[in-house]
Amino acid sequence: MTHLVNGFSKLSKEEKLNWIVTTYFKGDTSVKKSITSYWNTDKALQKLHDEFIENTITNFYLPLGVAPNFVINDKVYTLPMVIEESSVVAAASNAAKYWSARGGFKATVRSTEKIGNVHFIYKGDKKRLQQFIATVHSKFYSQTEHITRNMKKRGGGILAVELIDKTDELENYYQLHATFDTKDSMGANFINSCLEEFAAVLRTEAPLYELFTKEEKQLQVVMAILSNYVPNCLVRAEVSCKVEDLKSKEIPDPVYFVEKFIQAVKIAEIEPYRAVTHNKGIMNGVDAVVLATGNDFRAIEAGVHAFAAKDGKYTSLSHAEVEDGIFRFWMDLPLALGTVGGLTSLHPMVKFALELLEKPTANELMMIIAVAGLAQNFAALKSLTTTGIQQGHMKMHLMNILNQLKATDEERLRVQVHFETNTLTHSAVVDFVEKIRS
Ligand SMILES: CC(C)(COP(=O)([O-])OP(=O)([O-])OC[C@H]1O[C@@H](n2cnc3c(N)ncnc32)[C@H](O)[C@@H]1OP(=O)([O-])[O-])[C@@H](O)C(=O)NCCC(=O)NCCSC(=O)C[C@@](C)(O)CC(=O)[O-]
Ligand SMILES: NC(=O)C1=CN([C@@H]2O[C@H](COP(=O)(O)OP(=O)(O)OC[C@H]3O[C@@H](n4cnc5c(N)ncnc54)[C@H](O)[C@@H]3O)[C@@H](O)[C@H]2O)C=CC1
Repeated sequence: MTHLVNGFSKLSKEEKLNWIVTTYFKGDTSVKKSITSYWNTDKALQKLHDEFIENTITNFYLPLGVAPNFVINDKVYTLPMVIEESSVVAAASNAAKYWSARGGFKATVRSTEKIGNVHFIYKGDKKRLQQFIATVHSKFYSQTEHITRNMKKRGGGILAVELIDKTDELENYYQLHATFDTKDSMGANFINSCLEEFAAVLRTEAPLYELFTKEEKQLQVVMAILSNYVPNCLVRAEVSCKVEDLKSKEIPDPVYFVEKFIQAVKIAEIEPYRAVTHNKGIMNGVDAVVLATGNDFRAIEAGVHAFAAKDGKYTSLSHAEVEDGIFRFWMDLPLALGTVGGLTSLHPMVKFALELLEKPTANELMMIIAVAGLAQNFAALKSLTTTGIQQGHMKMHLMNILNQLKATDEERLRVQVHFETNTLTHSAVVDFVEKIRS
């Protein structure tokens, strides 16, 4: 209980840090030194980062890597990737290079509809509720005019607002189900602002609606919020080539490779334990580019996994087939992304990432990110069904192990030579380093 604190948010950054160090680290000055060593020397830049969130005490670095050779719809991209896990960038680069020699990736945006709901409770006659909504329907548009004016000029705005009866599942529960086109923004704030106006229309108009009984006039808005489930904001990424063209140094027998690869995908289609890991591999690529471009990875993760379970059972996001000697590997992903708004014009590294991608529209970014996911999945499945995942992954992870062991340059060299011909595991590296040190 001694760690409870009142008014913490009002303290200065320095005071907050002092409180943390005194309360949790017995005043250890090295902790403060370590925390402040991550402050940027450019004060204005540091202030910008401090103000992204609340109660900021320092910065938390993640590496930004790049994966070149992504041919997407015949255009070559170098993808920015922010991730903490070794081998992800290498795997993306590997798959990109491999497919660049086989026609590259194709991607298409299938739909761009975003969704939001006003959730409300109404105790009364359903027909009268329908009549009420029909009567006030135009106000959903007129009262949001000040919010939607500019979005409409860009070709977006509110697409539809409809009443949904959910009383089968929850007593007296209804929704306004609204759909939006938010163009190049993710649209969360735009949608929420519109929804709160819709809620205000319900609150103001219901008590005035003459056909409602006294109880019906007490229609109660519970909440108004966008949905991160966007099954109609969908992008497809795919690769295909003749089976024999898959031949490479790791794939000496393409027919055998394809058979195993498709089996691996089919297992993920029917077995949720495998599907979750399979999709995690896809999200390695998706999240890394989502983070680098300043998008909301929680929203993406929640929406993608809901989509993977949309038919009542969690399943693989990707699919593979051979037809008439052509291997095809593809995936549909729901991605609500922005290339404007949020952090996109504020965070210097996000600006860099978007410029590296040559300032994509939100639709282009949907295609790029879906391809990053498919490439990652291809690389992982290629390893899993050929060498096994540990060979490549541990090769990349070796640096982390050597850093943990504070290995010298000479030790690093000896380790690298040794593990060119020996199986690489964490304990094998520790044993080998201990051996050369003793
Ligand atoms: C790791 C590799 C790429 C090695 O693959 P390799 O064949 O040993 O690579 P290479 O040394 O022959 O190089 C070929 C190309 O790979 C890339 N590459 C190669 N090394 C690097 C590097 N250091 N830095 C950057 N790029 C690299 C790069 O594109 C390079 O071309 P180059 O640049 O020389 O023209 C391969 O084994 C691989 O793709 N493995 C899969 C790794 C993976 O999927 N990691 C994700 C983490 S594991 C996980 O979380 C997901 C999982 C597996 O559980 C999902 C699932 O179960 O489905
Ligand atoms: N459940 C969720 O996912 C929630 C997410 N958020 C956060 O909201 C933020 C994203 O909201 P946004 O409304 O996208 O950002 P935002 O609030 O920065 O607004 C973007 C604005 O940019 C303007 N704009 C300029 N050019 C445009 C173009 N070409 N296309 C579209 N709009 C253009 C529009 O006025 C638009 O409303 C993210 O930071 C997200 O984390 C906030 C609430 C809930």
